[in-house]
Amino acid sequence: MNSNPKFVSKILPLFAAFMVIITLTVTFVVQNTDDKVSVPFSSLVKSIEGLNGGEATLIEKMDGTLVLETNDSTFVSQVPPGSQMVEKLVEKYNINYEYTNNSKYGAWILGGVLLLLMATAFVIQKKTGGIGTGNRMKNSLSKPTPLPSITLADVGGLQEEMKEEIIQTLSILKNPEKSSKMGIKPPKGILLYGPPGTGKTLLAQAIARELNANFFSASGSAFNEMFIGVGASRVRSLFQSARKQGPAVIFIDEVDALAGKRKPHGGEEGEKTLTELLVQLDGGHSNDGILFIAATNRKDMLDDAFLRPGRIDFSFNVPLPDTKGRREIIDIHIKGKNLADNVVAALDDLAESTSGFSGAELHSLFETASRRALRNGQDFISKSDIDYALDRTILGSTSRTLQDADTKRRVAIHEAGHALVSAVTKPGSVRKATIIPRGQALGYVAPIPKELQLSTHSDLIDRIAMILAGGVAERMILGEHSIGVSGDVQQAKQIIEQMVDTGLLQEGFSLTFSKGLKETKMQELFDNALEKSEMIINANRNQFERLVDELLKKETLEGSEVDEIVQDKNGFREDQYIMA
Ligand SMILES: Nc1ncnc2c1ncn2[C@@H]1O[C@H](COP(=O)(O)OP(=O)(O)OP(=O)(O)O)[C@@H](O)[C@H]1O
Ligand SMILES: [Zn+2]
Repeated sequence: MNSNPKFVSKILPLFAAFMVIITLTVTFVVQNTDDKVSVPFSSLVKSIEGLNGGEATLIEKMDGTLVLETNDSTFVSQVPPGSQMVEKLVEKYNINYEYTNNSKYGAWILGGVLLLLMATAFVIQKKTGGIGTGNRMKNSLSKPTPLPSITLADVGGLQEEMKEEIIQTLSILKNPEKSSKMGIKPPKGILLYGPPGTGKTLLAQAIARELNANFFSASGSAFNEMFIGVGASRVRSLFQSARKQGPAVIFIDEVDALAGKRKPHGGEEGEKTLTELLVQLDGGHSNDGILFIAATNRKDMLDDAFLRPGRIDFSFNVPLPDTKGRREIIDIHIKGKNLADNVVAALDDLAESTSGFSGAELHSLFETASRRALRNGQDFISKSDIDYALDRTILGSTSRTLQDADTKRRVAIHEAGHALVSAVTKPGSVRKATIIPRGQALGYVAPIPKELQLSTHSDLIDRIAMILAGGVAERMILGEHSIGVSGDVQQAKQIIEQMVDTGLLQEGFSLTFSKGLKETKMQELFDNALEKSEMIINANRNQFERLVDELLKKETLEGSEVDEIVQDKNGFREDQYIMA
């Protein structure tokens, strides 16, 4: 009967704390019973980007909780401290936005609860190596992400060859029995690489749709964990879930964060995670019905072991769109939008003047224009909305890619030089000329791959003239050439050196004793080639200028188009045409 005061004073606070925790846990669990999925912020961003203009509401709470409600799911995440992303996302993707500070005390209580929970989670995590966040992450990885209803037709600007390859790949994957009878192994892994916002995620979603597959998506950075083994176990659970819910596409964006080159003294954890990925990809698991798609902006950073066939069977470059590509993407994003007549009439011009824009930037261009029209109470997008949106997009473009007109012209002159000399000396030798940047190169002229036995002296001079023609053209038209030609010069020197070495040997000289002679000969060949380059450009000035104009306009020219321009007799100046 007599309660022990000492006992009560000890047990009461404990009991109170216990009750509080129970209550909080109940609230927490209840809040989580519907289809809410906790996701890392980067995945939430992806979901918003993947909405494709679909309805969604983003609710930001005072405590930094973000709730994204789409037609078919609810995602919950946390705003990274100090991030300005929410504002940008709302602006860019035009989604409904609400800010709630809960109730007056609610936020405080919730804040306290969260702190408590986080502290508990932290302790548990410290003790056990990561149950806390591990589980949360595992849950989000073990469920497929809802797919927007898109098809390949919603991805604009794909190069023909690539589209064909993808369609072929899809048909193999759709008919695995038939393919295997014909001895064709279905691909296991595909890599999509290229600059940000070019539609890699979109393409992966479209592929998953075409295959009627569940879409498991994660960002490579979601596997980076301080705690040993957590990243690896996430990889394992991702693949296990996908195998259980096949057919499935596993999409990992920013895969360089997960499958980057292994460093000699790299972190143990990152290495474990990558090893697990390699094991899951081809370590004796049956991945039938599973297609792995990885995306990156930095293919050069990827580990060679990851890129091996059997893991990655195809790599597709997804470059920035050229003029024709931008026109297609514009058509995709104006669907369902009301445009003023003069906007419709100027869509070709818009495609031309948005050089360097990615698909994502074109998308945001029309979203910004729509929003402005809406704010002004119009039910159509006017020319001035587009102009406003253009300014906004160009200003807001974080990236490099929006080239200024001068650079673009310089690149066009450079590539026109290569293309002209190539097509004049060897008609039909150009496969493609483009001023769309790829990797480190600002543009390039791709020769038709041929087992060219570059044996004769004049063949070699032609080849060197073609290599030097970019710089020669720049110097002739612009007065000086850019530092961009050093790669060309390097390449030319290599060929010349080989020529001279074999030549000297044939003439019976010893290479070690004829250093001076070698240098003189090399200089001579170099000068010959330069001269030839210059002569060809001079003699075909009209064709050269047309190549420059067309490159500026279309950005990519097929080999046949180059040949057509170069062989066009209207641009042929007979008086000056001398071919050495
Ligand atoms: N080729 C395209 N055709 C049509 N729309 C595109 C294209 N590329 C991008 N978009 C638009 O931009 C949005 C973002 O593109 P997406 O996320 O697929 O790019 P990404 O290449 O995966 O970019 P990141 O490398 O930044 O992840 C898409 O949802 C779509 O609205
Ligand atoms: Zn060049």
